[in-house]
Amino acid sequence: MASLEELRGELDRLDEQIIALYERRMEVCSCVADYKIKNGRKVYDRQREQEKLAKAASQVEHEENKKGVQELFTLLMSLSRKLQYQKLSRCGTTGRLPFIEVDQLEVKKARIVFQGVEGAYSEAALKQYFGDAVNSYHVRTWKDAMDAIEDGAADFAVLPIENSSAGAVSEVYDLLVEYENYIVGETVLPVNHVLAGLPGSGEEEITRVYSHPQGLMQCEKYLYDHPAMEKVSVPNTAVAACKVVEEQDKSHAAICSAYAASLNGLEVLREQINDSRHNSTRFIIVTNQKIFLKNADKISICFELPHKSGSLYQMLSHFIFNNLNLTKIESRPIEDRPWEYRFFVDFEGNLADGGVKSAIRGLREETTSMKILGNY
Ligand SMILES: C=C(O[C@@H]1C=C(C(=O)O)C=C[C@H]1O)C(=O)O
Repeated sequence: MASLEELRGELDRLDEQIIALYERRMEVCSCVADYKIKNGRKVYDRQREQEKLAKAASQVEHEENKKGVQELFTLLMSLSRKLQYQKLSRCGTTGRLPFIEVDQLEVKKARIVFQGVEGAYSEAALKQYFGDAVNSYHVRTWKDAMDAIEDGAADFAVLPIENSSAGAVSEVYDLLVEYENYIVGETVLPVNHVLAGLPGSGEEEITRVYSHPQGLMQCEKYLYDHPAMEKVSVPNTAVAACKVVEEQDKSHAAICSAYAASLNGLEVLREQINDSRHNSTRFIIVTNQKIFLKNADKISICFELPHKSGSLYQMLSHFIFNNLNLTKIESRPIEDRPWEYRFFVDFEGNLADGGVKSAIRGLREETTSMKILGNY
């Protein structure tokens, strides 16, 4: 029997050949890329790859190596495509990327819309991002805010996208897909909820609390400890405060900000009732222009995938190959296609970066659909 050293020596010689062949294969792929650039052809040829995999499997002598060879060729072809995307994006063949780089956002005369009423957290986020002196107004729903942007009634909208304890605001994710509006900024707002009631009422007499579903979720522990309080959802935390005032019932209270409570003349019955002391919400700034700031360093995209094994892994490999750091991944069901999902990915980078361009090029070709939601 050969010694371990001899066997390893044999492996080293084989690997040298594999490396030399790999390099030759990639050189040929690079020539294929030149051909495709010249002739306006797509990089990804699904049919050719399927034929190759079938052929490779048929050429395998030992049955037990079939799966391994197919995996190896899947990887080889995926690396070949990535090399070609890099080449294509270096040549400026970036595909559809009509985002325009700007030095700063035109906010001086801008009209900014938020959902809810005065005192809403969205208004606080708006002021945190744009300052106090801007021209703002409010609408009833997030969809109304998206409509206002799309129609040009407003220049920017401020929408909540994610809470540190309750997670994604799924409706806003879906609206980003539905509308041709784009994210140009974000701001994180610390969120401290209070229990607010009519002057003279007390925490122990409250039997109904109004809030936004997110507010109710973020105070779940407190509400669990107070089972007498019936939870009632309303469109906004500040709307909840208005409702308590309207109803003039001392057994009703709102979960809202201390600011919304004072704006409506309500009394704070209990401070900071959110489960997490670090409760905060990330808001996005949306506009209808395809623009991105020169120094933007985060990109949000969404895509749909072929419904087959390994496709998410294949898509994520574009980020690894181009050294792009993923900061968030979220999935949402696709309407009318039960158990199929759309993925939302945030990653670090700027649309002008080479690695970003080639990853986007690859994703665009290999996903069933892809949309850039913004660079900010
Ligand atoms: C090299 C090509 O580009 C891609 C990569 C392939 C490969 O590495 O074999 C095959 C098909 C294409 O998806 C080609 O079109 O031949």
